[in-house]
Amino acid sequence: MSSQSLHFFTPSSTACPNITFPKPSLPAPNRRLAFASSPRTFSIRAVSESSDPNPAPPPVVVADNGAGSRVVAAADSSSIEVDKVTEAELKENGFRSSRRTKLVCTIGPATCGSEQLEALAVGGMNVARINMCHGTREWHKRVIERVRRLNEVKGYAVAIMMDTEGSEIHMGDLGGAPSAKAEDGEVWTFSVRAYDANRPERTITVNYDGFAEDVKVGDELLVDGGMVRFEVIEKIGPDVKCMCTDPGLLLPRANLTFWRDGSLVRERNAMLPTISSKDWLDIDFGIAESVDFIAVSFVKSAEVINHLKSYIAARSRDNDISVIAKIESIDSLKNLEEIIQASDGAMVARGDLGAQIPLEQVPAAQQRIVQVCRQLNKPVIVASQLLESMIEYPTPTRAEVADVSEAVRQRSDALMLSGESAMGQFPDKALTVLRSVSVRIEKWWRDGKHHEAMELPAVGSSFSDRISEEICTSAAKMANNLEVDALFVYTKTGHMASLLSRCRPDCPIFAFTTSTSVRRRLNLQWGLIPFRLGFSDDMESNLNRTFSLLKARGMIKSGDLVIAVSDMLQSIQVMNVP
Ligand SMILES: Nc1ncnc2c1ncn2[C@@H]1O[C@H](COP(=O)(O)OP(=O)(O)OP(=O)(O)O)[C@@H](O)[C@H]1O
Ligand SMILES: CC(=O)C(=O)O
Ligand SMILES: [K+]
Ligand SMILES: [Mg+2]
Repeated sequence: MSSQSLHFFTPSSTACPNITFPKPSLPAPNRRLAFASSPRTFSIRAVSESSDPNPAPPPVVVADNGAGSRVVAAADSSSIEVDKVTEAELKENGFRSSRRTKLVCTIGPATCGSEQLEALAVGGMNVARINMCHGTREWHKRVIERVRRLNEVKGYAVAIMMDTEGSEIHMGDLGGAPSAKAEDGEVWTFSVRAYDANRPERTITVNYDGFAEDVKVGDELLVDGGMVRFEVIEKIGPDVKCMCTDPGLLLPRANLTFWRDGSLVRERNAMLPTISSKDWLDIDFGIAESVDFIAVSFVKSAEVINHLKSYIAARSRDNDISVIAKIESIDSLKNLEEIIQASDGAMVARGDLGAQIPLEQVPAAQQRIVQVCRQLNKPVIVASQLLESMIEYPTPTRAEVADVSEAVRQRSDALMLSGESAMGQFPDKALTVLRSVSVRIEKWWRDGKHHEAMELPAVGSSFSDRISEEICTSAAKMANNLEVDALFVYTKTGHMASLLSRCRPDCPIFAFTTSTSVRRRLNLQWGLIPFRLGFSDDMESNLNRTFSLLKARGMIKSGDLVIAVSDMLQSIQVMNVP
């Protein structure tokens, strides 16, 4: 690919025989611009690649845009099946109003049933997250099976994310109790002993064997970053007596940090492995179940990510599990760039992050993480307490809506529900809030022409990758300037789709890929509507077939203006749907 040059050409065949001008609402200057170079299509392509001598079989289209939308279509367009939600959404709202920000839901007791999972899928869940801190592998296996069955039978493309427990210090369960109240002045015992049934009153188990050794009398013990506070008053063998200084509710497996002279004590903590022996077994489980993403808790360095990625490469059949680094510790902030560079994406895990750095620093950390991910072209999820009050109440607080808006305004790829969907009383309502706030803020952004001046540095190392990047940057800019209806990208690995997504263009991106797992993983990325489609290197026939398949379902119509790019031919084409 080293001798590629860019040039313009006009396709010889009639890719778009019935060109109509773009929507009448477009201003005249744009109309002229769109067709100044060619009466029909305007193409830019790199020339060194040959066409596929063996054209692919007729395409099969399967789509999911996340709002419960789906298409299952075969080459024979009369047999195309389209979900009513997609059909209705595209017909009623048009491309512009489709949601760009992706939604991740943590699955727990409130949402693990098939009907509840389907309600989330219809409500826009793009990724289901299972948290290995809680529940048994059998429990998680059943959830995965249910999601997969929904995908298969009903045509959704919900991806699965497995989140490791990690080995930070946390409390054990509360002997089956859902919570326990700690009152001011009460003395509680934190112990590394294992209890069976006869646990004394006001006794909490701790998962870290070195706990009693590491803490000192006078240390402050924070539960979940300060939801409850204790002071260490006495150490007796494996038991640590602590007095409650700030009362509150203790929840099972809550995170514990201890502070000395105003600083977090983490020397010993830092010795704990990021991936514990239990985590490795969970990872084996995730690989066996072919989850789409593994999110690694308490990442400290790029090394552990590289280690996990080579482990997955050696074990996983198709090597197609993406590794997401959870940024939730001081070390992960220190090594942020290298960690994100090594990962396939990142999560701003504000729950634990807020227990490790002062709360007032969390918003700036979030902004930095989102920005670094965007620059390095990695998807980023903003997580934890987005709608915390909705665990109990059917409407969010104004402050929560402002927080969700800010994450959307920062143009993060995805938002995540934790307790709201895992064990809250209103999981569907919480998802609806995320969906409607996302759509509203995205519209405000487009209407206000807020195209940001963010510098997007080159990320590709090879010349061919650099060409793909330039093509995507140009195509996204053209799409905004020409106010096209949609970008189409034909991509085998998903890379070119992610490059387009990184530009955050005004129109939705229809991403066509041949692989089901690539399609599911594209679900996490901003603005992508992933389709599975068998296609060839012959872009004109790909386009014609795609047009007729999508038109048959009313997902596009004659006259829609489309820009298409492809990673096989490294081309840009601008055309009206015939
Ligand atoms: N599989 C599950 N079984 C039971 N309860 C669950 C499950 N998953 C989540 N929960 C409940 O939902 C709450 C929020 O979930 P979340 O995934 O945010 O966990 P977390 O304990 O805060 O840990 P993390 O820092 O890993 O996110 C949990 O504290 C737990 O009470
Ligand atoms: C999601 C997560 O792990 C956290 O916020 O801590
Ligand atoms: K976790
Ligand atoms: Mg966490």
